Amino acid sequence: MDKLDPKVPIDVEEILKDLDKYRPRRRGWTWRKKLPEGTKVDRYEYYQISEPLKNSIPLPAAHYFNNIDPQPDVVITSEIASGRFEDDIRRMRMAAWHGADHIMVIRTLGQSHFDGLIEGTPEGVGGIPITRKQVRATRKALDLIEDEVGRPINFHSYVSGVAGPEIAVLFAEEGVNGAHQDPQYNILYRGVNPVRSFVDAAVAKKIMAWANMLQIDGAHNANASAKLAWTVMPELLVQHGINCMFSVKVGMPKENIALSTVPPVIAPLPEMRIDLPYAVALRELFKGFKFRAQMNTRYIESDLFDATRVHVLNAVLSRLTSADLQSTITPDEGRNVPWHINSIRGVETAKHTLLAMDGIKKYVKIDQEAIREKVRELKMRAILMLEEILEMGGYFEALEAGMFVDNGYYPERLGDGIARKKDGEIAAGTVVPREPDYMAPVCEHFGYNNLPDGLEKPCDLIGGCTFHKPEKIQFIDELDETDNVNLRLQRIKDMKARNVIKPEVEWYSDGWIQIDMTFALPEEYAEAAALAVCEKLGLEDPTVIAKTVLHPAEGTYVEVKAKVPFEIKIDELKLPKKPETLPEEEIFEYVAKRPIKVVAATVGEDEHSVGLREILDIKHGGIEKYGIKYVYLGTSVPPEKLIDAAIETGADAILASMIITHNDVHIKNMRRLNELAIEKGIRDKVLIIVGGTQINNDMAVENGVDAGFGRGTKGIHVASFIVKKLKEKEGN
Ligand SMILES: Cc1ncc(COP(=O)(O)O)c(/C=N/CCC[C@H](N)C(=O)O)c1O
Repeated sequence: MDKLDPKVPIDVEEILKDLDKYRPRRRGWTWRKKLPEGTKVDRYEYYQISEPLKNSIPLPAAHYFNNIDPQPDVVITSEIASGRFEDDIRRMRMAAWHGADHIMVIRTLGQSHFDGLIEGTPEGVGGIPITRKQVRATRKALDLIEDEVGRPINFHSYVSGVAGPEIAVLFAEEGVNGAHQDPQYNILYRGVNPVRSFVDAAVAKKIMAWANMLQIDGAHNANASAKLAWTVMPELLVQHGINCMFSVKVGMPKENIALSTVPPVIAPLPEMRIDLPYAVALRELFKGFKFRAQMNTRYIESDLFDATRVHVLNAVLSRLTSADLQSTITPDEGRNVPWHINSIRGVETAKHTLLAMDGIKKYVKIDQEAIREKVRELKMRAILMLEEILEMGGYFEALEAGMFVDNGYYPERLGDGIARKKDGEIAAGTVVPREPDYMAPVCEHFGYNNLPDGLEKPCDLIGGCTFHKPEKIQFIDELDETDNVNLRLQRIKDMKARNVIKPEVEWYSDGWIQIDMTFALPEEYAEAAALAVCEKLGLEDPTVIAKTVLHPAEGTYVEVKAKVPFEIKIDELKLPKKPETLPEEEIFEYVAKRPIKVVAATVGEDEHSVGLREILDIKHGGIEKYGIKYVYLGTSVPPEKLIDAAIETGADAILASMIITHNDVHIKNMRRLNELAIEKGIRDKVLIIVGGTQINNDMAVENGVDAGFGRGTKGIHVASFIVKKLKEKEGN
């Protein structure tokens, strides 16, 4: 398979073929190609966009604007963590079509504690076990996906843990484009020995620099680990400083060093007034580095709407300051189950907000005077903290004293920091001092290396290393017959052979659905009632995943996930009939010979007229375009008036728009129109056509009218129907 067909699901088995021969098409990070300020898309000016995609799915409202899908200048990340790379690949394709060009794959739980590489394609928990085969298959799939959308996609994962350097080599060999690398993460959150962590980081960073990989640091973890995230603001600046300077000293270019910046707080605190000075201070201190903005995950709840608001505000903050990457932690991070839909919602939120704020700095400026004091205070606290670390004897000593992730707002100290022993923790004592005459015939090796003179590169001594002779890479296929992608794909093949499907949230046909219910009950009863509804529906494993108290006594909204115990037979599905359309020429000719007149209105107490106007007016391709004349009676027109107008004008058809469906008022209006037409003796002379976002043809015909048109209907659909019916009446 050399290219994807947008109408065909990606074939993972094809991806897995000849994986041992696959070579990455490039090495290193790719930024978006920015377009000049003032670039027009359709008739609209943009100041912060990049080149458009070949294939994509625009934002929901794009259809009002000729379906434009401008791409922000900022890289947008989709973070994926299902544990099955074969399903991750499908989600990567979905995310790419919505505008993600940075795919960040979380690793299986605690892969940092694996002291070596793992092979094959075992299933992971909360992420995939990063193995050569899974990395290679994913990069190969991303080659196809980037060709399909027409923009390079960066593949990203994590270089950390006791096998950090080995992972870095694997990533460099396999064309991984970006990775998190921060020794402080190893030490503080994975309990790896501090000396080992920094030595490993030096080795890994040198390799990443050679591979031109983008590095993201781990400062966000302090934000996520502190009791009150705002108290670690000074420390975050210090942590960024330590990792940035260490990376520069190892040889990493500044443009490849991205600071992982997360806003410290969230409403109900006055979020932006606290987050903005921090964001400004960070960007002033680290000018020349890159910024990866990530929404706050410390306070993320299972409420998807709250998480989305947090995400929007984070992207607003990015636009008010600057960001080179906008991460889209999925709104369901608070549920720790990133589902397809929520990964995509995250990408849409980032794209929507970045576009909505395009060029905002032309009108909105940060009042540097007003913010100056707060920015200065944050910098001072960080500098004082760094000075105290030096006074304590340096980083390792400060670490032992528990200086980091202390919940006191520095210089305040609560003494509850994460302390790590310089000579203790995991892998303590495993750093072997290099002999003075040390020589290793490997390239991109950190530290001194007594190589003989005149070598073009170290690996010439051994006829090439895997960086320069990729054919030397040992590709191991599968090691575990009971836990691999082939077994998982077999289940999918069986279902496809039987042409059956189940709903899914993260894995192919995993059976999970989400249903939302509201009860006029207090929350504990509402939860129990929601589970009882699932039981009665015969659903399996019902679990409440979120709830919102609407009022302690009046009501509670509950979201439940549950599994369906049955499969759907695809062959038995009744597809809604697509409205047939006649060739435009046929409509023009017929109307020219046989003039057609209609009366149109939004009936009942309905004020929505936009949809009906699109069906009528020539400029939206409405029926007027074909020469059909219409009398528009306006909105909230009683059915009686519509029937009378049809009689007065001798109309051939009545077009009644019905958007409001509350209490089935649309059904009542359909029946009323039919009854009135019969009472007035015109039912056989006039077509009654209804339309609206909740209307479908079956429902309309059942309720006595001739046709019903739903969402997405165009003038040609209605014009075709009228001409077809009139021709039938005239017997031809
Ligand atoms: C600096 C660093 N190194 C390694 C790992 C992963 O390490 P293990 O494979 O879990 O042992 C992490 C993880 N960060 C949390 C998720 C990503 C977050 N949502 C983000 O987008 O930044 C890390 O921050």
